[in-house]
Amino acid sequence: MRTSIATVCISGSLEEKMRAAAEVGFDGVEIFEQDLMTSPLSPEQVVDLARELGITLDLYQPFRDLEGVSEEVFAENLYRLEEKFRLMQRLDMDLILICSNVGTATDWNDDVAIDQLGRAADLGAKYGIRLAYEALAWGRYVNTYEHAWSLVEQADRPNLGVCLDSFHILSRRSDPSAFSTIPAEKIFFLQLADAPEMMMDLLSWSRHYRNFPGEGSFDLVNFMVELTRAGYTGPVSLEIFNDVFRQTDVVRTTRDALRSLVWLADATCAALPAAGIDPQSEANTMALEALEPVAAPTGWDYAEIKAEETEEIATLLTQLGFTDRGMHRTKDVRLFASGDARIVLNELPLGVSGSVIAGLGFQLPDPKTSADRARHLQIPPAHRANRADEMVLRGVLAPDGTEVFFAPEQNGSAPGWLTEFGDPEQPVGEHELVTGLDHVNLAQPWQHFDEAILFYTAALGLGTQPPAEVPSPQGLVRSQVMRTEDGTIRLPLNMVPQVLDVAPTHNQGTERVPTGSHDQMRRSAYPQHLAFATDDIVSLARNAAAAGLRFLPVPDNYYEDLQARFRLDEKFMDTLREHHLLYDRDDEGEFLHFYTRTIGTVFFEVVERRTGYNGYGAPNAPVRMAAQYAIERY
Ligand SMILES: O=C(O)c1ccc(O)c(O)c1
Ligand SMILES: [Mg+2]
Repeated sequence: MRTSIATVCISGSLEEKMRAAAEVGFDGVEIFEQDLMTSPLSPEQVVDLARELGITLDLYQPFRDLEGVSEEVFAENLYRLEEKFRLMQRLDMDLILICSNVGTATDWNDDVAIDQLGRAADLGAKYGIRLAYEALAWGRYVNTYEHAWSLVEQADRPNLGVCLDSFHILSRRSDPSAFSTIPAEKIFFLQLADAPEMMMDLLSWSRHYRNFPGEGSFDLVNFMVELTRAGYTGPVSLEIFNDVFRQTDVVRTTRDALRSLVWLADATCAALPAAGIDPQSEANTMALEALEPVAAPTGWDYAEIKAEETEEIATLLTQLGFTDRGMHRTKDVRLFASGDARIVLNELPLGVSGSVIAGLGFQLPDPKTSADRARHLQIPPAHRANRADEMVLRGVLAPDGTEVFFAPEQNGSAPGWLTEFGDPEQPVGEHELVTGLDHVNLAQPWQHFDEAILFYTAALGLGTQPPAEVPSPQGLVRSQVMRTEDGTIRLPLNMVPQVLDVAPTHNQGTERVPTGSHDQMRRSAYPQHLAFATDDIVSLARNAAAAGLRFLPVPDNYYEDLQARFRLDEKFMDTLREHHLLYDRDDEGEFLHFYTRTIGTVFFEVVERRTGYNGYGAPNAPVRMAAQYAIERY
């Protein structure tokens, strides 16, 4: 696969963008006109830089409002175009993107546009330049790829073809299956973008909300399958207009960009056989490469909490019925367990206060392959110190700095590393009503939210649920659940504007030094939580209360509303009130849950799913956030 990225996608100067593209491993770039116009580099210096970096200059863009105009206007357009051809010669480039007319064409006639596109191509031919015509989704007359192709076909010039841009095609719900009606050699260029589902005008959607493949909701795998069927052989290029990506670190975002293409190529390879295409054959015309196949996680291995004061967390876990399984035999960490929930408590280094969900272990059928795959996706590794006789886990840093470890699956039995803690023969505690981890909720820095979606999709094979918005006293929180199909792993991500930037950093030494990112995460004071599963929440709450647990209080107004919505009987309502339980119901079943107070930035939830309830009590999330806010303030 030959990869390319439009300079408009990322932040910085033209030179910084080109250097980032090369550093990360892109083969080429699209030069966005504005980036060149604002650059101090001469066109010749840009060519020299590209040579030095070993990248190609694949497409010059965009040229606007060329076709379908009066002869008078067209003469002006040709003058403007010829100037660009001269510039492209200096840039040693041979492909220009022509966007369909959005403004200056007023009295449309296909024949006029065909004639003018043909004459523009003839002028290009004198300079050895090819023209790729792209239908903008909001083009005044030409806004579908079928229409663009029809004009190009009728103009019938060897140096005139089309550019297919997934945003324009999929935002209008056009059907990519007609790509194969276009001769392969006439598809001059491909631009890829994903985007979240949105109800807004096409232009605003396109200019601000595009994101990298795997981060939105377009079916880009099918798009790529259809392009392969059509025989496209050119570069796979990203053209993402995104307000966030244009202000984040250029190398980091460019790495995320390439990761999205590596993921998409792999996902497409997996889908090609069903379309009758052998990925190993010449029919894989873009030479898309498959990654190591990995299966989704089959369970939680552990969650690690780092805290300044582990004692407070330890008390909370004990009140929830966890058993203290003792210290690790060589490391200064302590294990608490109940059922399949295993919580490792670790101290934050001196001078750092608060607490944080620092690490998550995922059980996988083939952890080594998952780790190899993560490396190919350029996901930064997490390092931890190990003694020779200890279980070695490989891990990576999630975009928010959380350490994600790949652990072997256990099929329900206890992981081997448990024997590294305390007394392995220690009996199960009598109050262990928590059966396992139900879900983990991580607060995500707003500027890395999309990156996190792709990370959990590409590295762990999790899928996305439709996003939700939760009103909190401190702002609207965007929430997106990532999960395995069977619901074994559920990972709601909450985008919180208050969280500071937390770039993953590589730990250089052998000691597992907490990264600065955790410190920053803590300072953001945005809570995250572990939710524990139980089959008997009422008994668990009763035990916890007897052990002195301080529950998150629930306002009376909530219970009155609950009664109005669900007509629950008085006795049941009393039980809910008595134990500070929240309640929800869907077509599948019922959901009862409660929350603990927050320590540092970590709190716990206990949930009971009755008969297949599948959600997370979303209607109750605002109640929880308001209660936490009230406690924090007073
Ligand atoms: O938003 C635009 O104007 C624009 C320009 C060039 C493109 O290739 C494109 O897809 C959109
Ligand atoms: Mg485009």
